[in-house]
Amino acid sequence: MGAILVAFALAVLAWVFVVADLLRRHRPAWHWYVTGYPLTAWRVLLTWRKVAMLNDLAVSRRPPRGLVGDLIVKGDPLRPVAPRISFPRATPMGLSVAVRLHAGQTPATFMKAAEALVHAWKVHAVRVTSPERGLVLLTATASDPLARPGLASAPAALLSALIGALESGGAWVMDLRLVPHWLIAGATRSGKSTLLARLITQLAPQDVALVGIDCKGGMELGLFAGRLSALTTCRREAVAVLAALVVDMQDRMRDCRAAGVRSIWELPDKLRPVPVVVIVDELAELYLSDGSRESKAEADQCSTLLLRLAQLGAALGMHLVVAGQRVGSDLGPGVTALRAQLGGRICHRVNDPGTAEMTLGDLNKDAVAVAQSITAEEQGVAVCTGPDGGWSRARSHLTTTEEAMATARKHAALTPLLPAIDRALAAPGGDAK
Ligand SMILES: Nc1ncnc2c1ncn2[C@@H]1O[C@H](COP(=O)(O)OP(=O)(O)OP(=O)(O)O)[C@@H](O)[C@H]1O
Repeated sequence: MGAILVAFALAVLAWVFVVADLLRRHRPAWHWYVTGYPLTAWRVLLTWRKVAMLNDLAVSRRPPRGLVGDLIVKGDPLRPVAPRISFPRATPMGLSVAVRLHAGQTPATFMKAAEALVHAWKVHAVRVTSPERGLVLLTATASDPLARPGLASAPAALLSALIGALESGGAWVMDLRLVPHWLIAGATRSGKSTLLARLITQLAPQDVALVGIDCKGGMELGLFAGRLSALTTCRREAVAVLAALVVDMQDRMRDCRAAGVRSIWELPDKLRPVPVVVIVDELAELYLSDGSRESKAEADQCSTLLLRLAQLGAALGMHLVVAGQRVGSDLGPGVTALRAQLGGRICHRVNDPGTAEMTLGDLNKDAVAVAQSITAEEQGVAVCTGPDGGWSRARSHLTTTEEAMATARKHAALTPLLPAIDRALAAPGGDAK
């Protein structure tokens, strides 16, 4: 009888292990709910007081007795009291805990303690937010959701591109109608070109003109030339194309004025000009000068034209997506002015803290710290801003060059003609594409 019971217990145990393994591989969220969450929730509750005390999250209350004025006469120890926490709530791959702050406490203390919480709770990351005054929300993720992200889905819309997945598991979407201009920063091999390839792949089937400015000899954007309405490979050409786009923008402005509307989107369908997305690969190439007067004048022209497009283009269907390894004020005051107009920001791993600061610092200091912690192994991972002013870690969908080239070729027939650019490039000195 005893042997049968042991055999039965072993069989049940083996069955539990097999089911747990299947869940872990095929339904990681269910696996988390069944095994990881109860254990981590227990750990949170068990360690909270100690972690709070060690990380200055607890405040000392005066003992009720034994005080004369502010003097403790009996030597009773001051009692550190940890802030009250809610019962940990399970999320698909983590948990969240609400903390009621003591008077005088701020979320900053909790942000400093986030690393200690990661170790105490044995989780991948802990983010600290403050959804309302006096309350802090600690959101723990069990494992890095961006290590092997799935591609979430998002409704297709004009000028909207599904780029990849957010840390929350949601879709990472660049919607140029909501956020018209974007700045993308990242060191070499961090994933900028892959992201641009993904953007082009997503915009290629849409009724949108794509203009490429790739002053590194067109090596990156040249791969998609079939679907580009213009491609410039040096700064002289870039000036010609940008100037033509500014002229086109002024024509659009005039049409809107004549029709009594404030944006091309209010024009009747048959009068609405095609939206233009200008993609710049390596911003520094447009701003750097070799010191000669001619080069300086060219850089100044580029700077002025880009700024003008960014300032006025949104309502007129002119969009900028600007990528660069380095975005610093050392490139000149024009870059800082342009940055202020590029509302959407994406920061991959960067080499210098200045670039992360320049890309995200004016929006959110915590986002800068998270961007600086992206490692060389996390290619394609970035901190991106959302249309609501928030930010998130995210990973672009790995789009191979072959895939992007094939999509660009497939939709080459959709490439709109831009007469203003063609005229500018037909003039002496202009020979793009
Ligand atoms: N989203 C991603 N997921 C997985 N791997 C990626 C992702 N993005 C990029 N990579 C990998 O990183 C490599 C470098 O990416 P990419 O060429 O886009 O970097 P880059 O920042 O444009 O570099 P450079 O400035 O040198 O052109 C790619 O070949 C690819 O293998």
